[in-house]
Amino acid sequence: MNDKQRPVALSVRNLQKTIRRRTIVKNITFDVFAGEVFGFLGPNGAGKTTTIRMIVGLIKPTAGHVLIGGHDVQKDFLEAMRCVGCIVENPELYKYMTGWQNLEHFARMLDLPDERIDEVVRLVRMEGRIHDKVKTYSLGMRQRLGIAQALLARPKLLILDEPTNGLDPAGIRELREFIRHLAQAEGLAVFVSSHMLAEVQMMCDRVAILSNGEIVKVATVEEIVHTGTNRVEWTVDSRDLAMRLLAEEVGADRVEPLGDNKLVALLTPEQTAACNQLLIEANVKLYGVQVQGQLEELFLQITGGDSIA
Ligand SMILES: Nc1ncnc2c1ncn2[C@@H]1O[C@H](COP(=O)(O)OP(=O)(O)OP(=O)(O)O)[C@@H](O)[C@H]1O
Repeated sequence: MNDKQRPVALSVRNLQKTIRRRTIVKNITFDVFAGEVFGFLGPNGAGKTTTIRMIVGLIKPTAGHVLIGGHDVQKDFLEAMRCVGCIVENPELYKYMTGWQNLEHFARMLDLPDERIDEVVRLVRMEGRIHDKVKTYSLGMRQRLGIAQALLARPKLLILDEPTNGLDPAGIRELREFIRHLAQAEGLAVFVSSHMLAEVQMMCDRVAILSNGEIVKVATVEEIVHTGTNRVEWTVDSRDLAMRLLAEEVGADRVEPLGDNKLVALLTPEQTAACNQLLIEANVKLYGVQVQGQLEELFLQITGGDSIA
């Protein structure tokens, strides 16, 4: 299905926020479609939380519009909020109650039956622990219970602000798989903010990169990872020999030395394969090869890294 046929769960149009004469979010525009995980990537202070706060109506935009499920957050607040589940920072939970009792509390407020609680418990795969007290849960389980709570009212859009903060690697992996599953199985649009590129690459279908309140790129992760040139870095035993071989293959202007035993080049995937083969055939010992996609390259530039070395 192309983008024009997919329902738009969230539409952000020319959104702007100025606080005390400083423009924190500058004229940003993007759409998030049903069934996709959309990453909102930017270094600390880029304006991610401020944008999320405008999306869910916690603060008023200076200019622009947000539509959730087709409803304008400013003009049609209640209808818009009916379509969204959101977790900003840590989920609010009652620690001395069980997971189930927490969900029951919110289900009663929303006038939802127990069957819906069962459904969300299954969705977040917490059947085994749902009758234990929340204080016995790991941070990852608390996150999932928070998501279960956000899912109770069947939102079209789930917003998660830095959901993996504080989780250990196993918890991050679990959350990532589970978020992907939610988007695919439930057709939910998931909007995830993060300052970690690797996380966004693994979890998301598309990504918007925010820098100083501006969107510098919106693209599919696939597009960014698999097309164009990559930055390739080799660690070898004989740098000068490797330099000479690669310069002959792709041109001297594409290859640079990096320290005593490293070299770096900007190459297409095909060129990378050819260069690897060349080095192996010449018996150059390859201690390591690192390939960084354009997204990484761009993100490094935004966060202060150099473009090539
Ligand atoms: N109420 C406010 N008054 C003044 N400045 C603010 C206010 N809220 C945010 N800012 C500033 O706006 C910028 C963006 O903040 P924001 O919290 O949106 O960034 P972020 O991308 O979410 O970063 P982080 O990941 O660190 O939370 C920061 O420089 C912050 O200091």
